[in-house]
Amino acid sequence: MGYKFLKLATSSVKGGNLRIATRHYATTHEADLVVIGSGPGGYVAAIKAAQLGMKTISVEKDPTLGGTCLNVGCIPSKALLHNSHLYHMAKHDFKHRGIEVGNVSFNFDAMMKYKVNSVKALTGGIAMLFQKNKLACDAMMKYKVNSVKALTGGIAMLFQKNKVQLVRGVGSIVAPNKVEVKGDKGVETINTKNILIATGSEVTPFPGVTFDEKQIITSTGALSLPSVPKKMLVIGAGVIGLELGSVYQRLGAEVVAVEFLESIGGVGIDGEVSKTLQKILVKEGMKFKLGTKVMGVRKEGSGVKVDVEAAKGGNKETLDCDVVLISIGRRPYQDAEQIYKVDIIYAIGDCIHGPMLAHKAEDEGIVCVEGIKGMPVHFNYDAIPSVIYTSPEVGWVGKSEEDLKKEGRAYKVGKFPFLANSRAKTNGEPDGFVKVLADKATDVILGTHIIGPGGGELINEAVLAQEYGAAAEDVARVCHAHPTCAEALREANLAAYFGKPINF
Ligand SMILES: Cc1cc2nc3c(=O)[nH]c(=O)nc-3n(C[C@H](O)[C@H](O)[C@H](O)COP(=O)(O)OP(=O)(O)OC[C@H]3O[C@@H](n4cnc5c(N)ncnc54)[C@H](O)[C@@H]3O)c2cc1C
Ligand SMILES: NC(=O)c1ccc[n+]([C@@H]2O[C@H](COP(=O)([O-])OP(=O)(O)OC[C@H]3O[C@@H](n4cnc5c(N)ncnc54)[C@H](O)[C@@H]3O)[C@@H](O)[C@H]2O)c1
Repeated sequence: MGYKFLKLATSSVKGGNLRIATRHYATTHEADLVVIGSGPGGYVAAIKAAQLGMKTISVEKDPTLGGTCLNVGCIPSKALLHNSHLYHMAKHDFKHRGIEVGNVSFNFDAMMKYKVNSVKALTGGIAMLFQKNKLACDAMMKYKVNSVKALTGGIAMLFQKNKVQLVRGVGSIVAPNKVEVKGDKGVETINTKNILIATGSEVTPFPGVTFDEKQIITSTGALSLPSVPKKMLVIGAGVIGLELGSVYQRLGAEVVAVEFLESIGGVGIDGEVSKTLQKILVKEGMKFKLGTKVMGVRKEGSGVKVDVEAAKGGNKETLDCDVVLISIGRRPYQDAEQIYKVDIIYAIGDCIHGPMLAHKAEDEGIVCVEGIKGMPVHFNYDAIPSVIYTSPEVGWVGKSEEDLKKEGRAYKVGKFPFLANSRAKTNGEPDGFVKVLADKATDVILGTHIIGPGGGELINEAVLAQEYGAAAEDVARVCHAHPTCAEALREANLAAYFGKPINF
C-alpha cells in the first residue's frame, strides 16, 4: 500500500485542533518537516525523519513528551496492571506454590509513585534523543534544566540522540508551509517543507455527564485515584474497562462492568476468546452486566447513581457506586477552532482512521516519513496486533471466526489449550488456549487468537508469520524452544494444518 493514504487535506483530519495563532513572531525556524504532537506516532516519526537526514522540528503543547500513551495511557496503566497483578499473586496464589509471606498488604501511594516514576523515565528520554541531533533549541534547554530527572529517561534521550528540535506550544497550520506555535515564549513561526499531524485522541464524552475525575472519571482519573474505591462501576467493558477494572478489582474494589453489547473486549476480539476471558474474570471476582445501556449518571449524597436499562428495552434499575469509570471509547482530539485548508499535509495515529493503538501510530509515522523521502513504503493493516493486558493476557491478529463467517470464507481451526502446554502447566497458569484460523484450501494463516500466559508477547510471533504470508504448516515446522508457552502456538498451527497436535 502506498503512503499517499496518509496524505490528507487538513479538513479531512478528524482531530482538527490546529489554531490560527495571533501573529507576533518571537523566533523563526526553518525545517524540512514539522511534526505536531509528540505521542508515539509523532515522536517516532520525528526521530525517523531526523535519522533520514531531514531537519525536523517536533511541536508539543503539553509539558511532557510522549502523548496519551506515555503520560495517561499504555505506560501508567501497565505499571498499575503489573504491580496489582504481583500483589494479587502474593495474596492469593503464593501460598499454594509453597511461598509463605505472612500478611500481604499494599501501599497504594507507593504503587502510584512507582507508576509516576515509570512515566517520567520514559517521557524524559524522548527529549534527550531529539537533542542528540545537536540542533540548538532554547525550549529544549529550559526543559533540560527544569526536568533533569526526566532527561535521564527514554524519550528525552531519544530526541537528543537523534537531533530532533523541540518547540513547545500549541501548533497551528497557518499556510501550506508554515506552522505557528503559541507557547510561553510567545508565537514562534516555522517555515517548513512538510507538515505531519500526530495530534492524537481524547476520551469520548458521555452525553449529559461531566467528569470530575474524582468520582465520575475517565481513564486519566482512574490512573490517579487517591485510594481504592469500595465499589467501582465501569461503563464499557472494552479494553480500558477490562484493564483498569482489573487493577481495582485486584486491589479489593467491587467492580461491576456495564456493557451495551452481549460480549466483552471491544472491537475485533474473537467471540470464543471473549467468552473465555469473561469466565476467568468472573472467577476472579469481576461482575458484568451485559446487554445493558446506561441512561444517566448522577452524584447523590457521597456516592454516584447510575440508571441502566436492558439494551433491548424493558428492565430498568439504578446502580450505586463510589466511583464510575466511563470508558466507552476515544475520538480524535477535537480542540477545533479554525482549520486552514491546505492540501499537502500528512496525518498519522489516533487522529486518523484505524485502530487507536500506539504501535499503529508508530508504524504509520515511520511509513509516512519514508514516503516523504520518496522511499518505497509498506504497512499491512491486516497484521496489526491487539492486546488486552488482563490476567491472563489476550492477544490477537487478523480475522476472528466471526469475521470469516461474515465474509463467507472457508477456513479451518487449529486449537491448543495451555492446560496441555508443559511450561504453562508447570508455572500454574493453565487457563486459556491458542486458536489459529487458516484458509481451508491454501493453509495460509488468516488470524491467530491467544488467551493465556504471556499472550501479549506470544502474539508477536503470530504477527510475524501473518506479515510474511505464512501457512500454518510453516509455523508448525519451525523448531520452538522447550519448555515454553510459545510451543502452544506451534501446536495450534500443527492442529490447523495437520488436524492433530502432538501433545493433546
Ligand atoms: C488508558 C489507556 C491505555 C492505553 N493502553 C494502550 C496499550 O497498552 N497499547 C496501545 O497500543 N495503545 C494503548 N492506548 C492507546 C494509545 O495511547 C494511543 O493509541 C496512542 O497514544 C496514539 O498515539 P498518537 O501519537 O496518535 O497520539 P497521542 O499519544 O494522543 O499524542 C498526541 C500528542 O499531540 C499533542 N498535541 C495535540 N494537538 C497539538 C497541537 N495543536 N500542538 C502541539 N501539540 C499538540 C498532544 O498534547 C499529545 O501529546 C491506551 C490509551 C489509554 C487512554
Ligand atoms: N491494551 C491496549 O491496546 C489498549 C488499552 C487501553 C486503551 N486502548 C485504546 O483506547 C481506545 C479506547 O478504549 P475504550 O476501552 O474506551 O474503548 P473500546 O472501544 O475498547 O470499548 C468501549 C466499550 O464501551 C461499550 N459502550 C459504548 N457505549 C456504551 C454505553 N453507552 N453503555 C455501555 N457500554 C457502552 C462498547 O460497546 C465497547 O465495548 C481503544 O480504541 C483502544 O484501542 C488500547
